[in-house]
Amino acid sequence: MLKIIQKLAPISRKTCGTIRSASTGGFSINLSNEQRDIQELARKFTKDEITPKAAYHDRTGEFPYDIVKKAHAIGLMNSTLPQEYGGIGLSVFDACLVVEEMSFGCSGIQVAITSSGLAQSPVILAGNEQQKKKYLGRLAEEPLFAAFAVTEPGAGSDVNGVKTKAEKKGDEWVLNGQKMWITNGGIANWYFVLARTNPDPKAPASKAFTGFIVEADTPGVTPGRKELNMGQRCSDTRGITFEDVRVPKENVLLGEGAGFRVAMQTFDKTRSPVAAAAVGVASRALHEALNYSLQRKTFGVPIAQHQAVSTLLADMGIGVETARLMSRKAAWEEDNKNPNTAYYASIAKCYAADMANKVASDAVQVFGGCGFNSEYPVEKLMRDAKIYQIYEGWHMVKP
Ligand SMILES: CCCCCCCC(=O)SCCNC(=O)CCNC(=O)[C@H](O)C(C)(C)COP(=O)(O)OP(=O)(O)OC[C@H]1O[C@@H](n2cnc3c(N)ncnc32)[C@H](O)[C@@H]1OP(=O)(O)O
Repeated sequence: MLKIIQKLAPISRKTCGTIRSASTGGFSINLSNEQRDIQELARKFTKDEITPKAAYHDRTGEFPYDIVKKAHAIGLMNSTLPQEYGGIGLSVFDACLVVEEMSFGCSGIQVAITSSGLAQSPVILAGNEQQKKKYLGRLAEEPLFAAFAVTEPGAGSDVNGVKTKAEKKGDEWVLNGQKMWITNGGIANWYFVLARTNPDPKAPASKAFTGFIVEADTPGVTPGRKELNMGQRCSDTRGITFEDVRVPKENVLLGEGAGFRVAMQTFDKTRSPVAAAAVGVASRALHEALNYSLQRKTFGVPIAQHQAVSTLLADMGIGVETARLMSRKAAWEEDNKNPNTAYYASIAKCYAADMANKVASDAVQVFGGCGFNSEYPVEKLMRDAKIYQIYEGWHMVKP
C-alpha cells in the first residue's frame, strides 16, 4: 500500500493518507477525504496526460501506449486489482470516481487504460490462488493487457448463444471458435474465454459454459484486424479465431460448467464503472456546451440567455447529476455485496448510456454548425457516447 501511495504522491495535490475501499457501510453522498484524493489524482492525470492527446488518438486511432504506461506507473491502470496481487484494491465505487474523470478527458483512452479490468474480474471472482498470483500479478508488474472474450459474431446480448466450444482431451481442453468485438483483442497478454463445454443444446446456461484463461501466445489464437469504429477509436477492438487451442486444465476458472455465472457476476462489477464513464462523456459535453453558450452571442446576448438553449443546458445538468448518483448507488450495492446488484448496475448502465447520448447530441445542438465540425470537441463526444448503448449489455432482474 505504501508503495502505491508513494507512486501516487507525485501527482497528488495533497498527501494521500490511507486509500481504502471507503464505500462500504452506510450510504452517503459525501465522498470521504480519501475518495476526494483519488478523484483529484485521476483529474490531474486526465488534465495533464489524457485531454491534450484526445483529438490526436481519435483522429489516428493509434493506441495510447505512452499514456497507459504512465497510468500503470502511478497505480491508476489496474485500480480494482486486490492489493495482495499488486493492485491498489479500490472498491467499485472508487473505481467509478477514477473512470469518470478519465472519460471526461477521452473515453477511448480511458478504455485503453482500464478495460483489462473486465477480464481481471472473472479471475478475481473465481480464480484460485495460483491463477490469481500468476495472471493478476503479471498485470500489476508490467503494463500488460487482458481481454474478456465472450461476444461472438452470432452471440452479443445472447450470451447463452455462444458457439465457441471446448472439448476435454486428457489434461487439456481444446478450444475452437470465433469471438468478435473483443476490446484489447490484439494486445492482450491473456484472455478470459467463455466456451460451451456441454454439447447438449438443452443444457441450462448455468451449467453449459466454462470460463478459461488462455495465454495469447498459445498456438491457434489469431487476432483479426483492428476494427475501425465510429467512436472510442484508439481502443483496440478485434475479432479472434481459436483453432485447436490447447489449454491446460489448470486454466479452468472455478470448474466445468461455472462459466456463465462467472461472466454474469463480472457484469455486476463492471456495469457501474461503465455507467460512470458515460457520465464522464456527458459531463464533458455539458462543460463544453456551457462554455460555448456563454461566449457565443446572437441577437446581442450570449446564447445561454436564450430560453431554448438554457433549457437544453438545464436538462443536460439534470441528466449528468442523476446518472452519476445512479452509478454510485449501483457501485455501492456491489461493494456492500447486496443482493440484486445486477438490477441496479443495469439501471445505472442503461440510464447513463441513454443520458450520455442525449447530452452529447444536445451539446452538438448548442454549438450549431460548429458542433457538426471536427475542429470543435463535441462531435467526438457524440460518436464516443454511442457505444455505451451497445457494449456491456444490461440485465434487468426484479429486486
Ligand atoms: C471498460 C469498458 C470496456 C468495454 C468492453 C465491452 C465488453 C463487452 O461488451 S462484453 C459483452 C457484453 N455482453 C453483455 O453484456 C451480455 C448481455 N447479456 C446478458 O447479460 C445475458 O445473456 C442475459 C441476462 C440476457 C442472459 O439471459 P438468459 O440467457 O435468459 O439467462 P438467465 O436465465 O437470466 O440466467 C441463466 C442462469 O445464470 C444465472 N445468472 C444470471 N445472471 C446472474 C448474475 N448476475 N449473477 C449470478 N447468476 C446469474 C441465472 O440465475 C440462471 O441460473 P439458473 O439456470 O441456475 O437459474
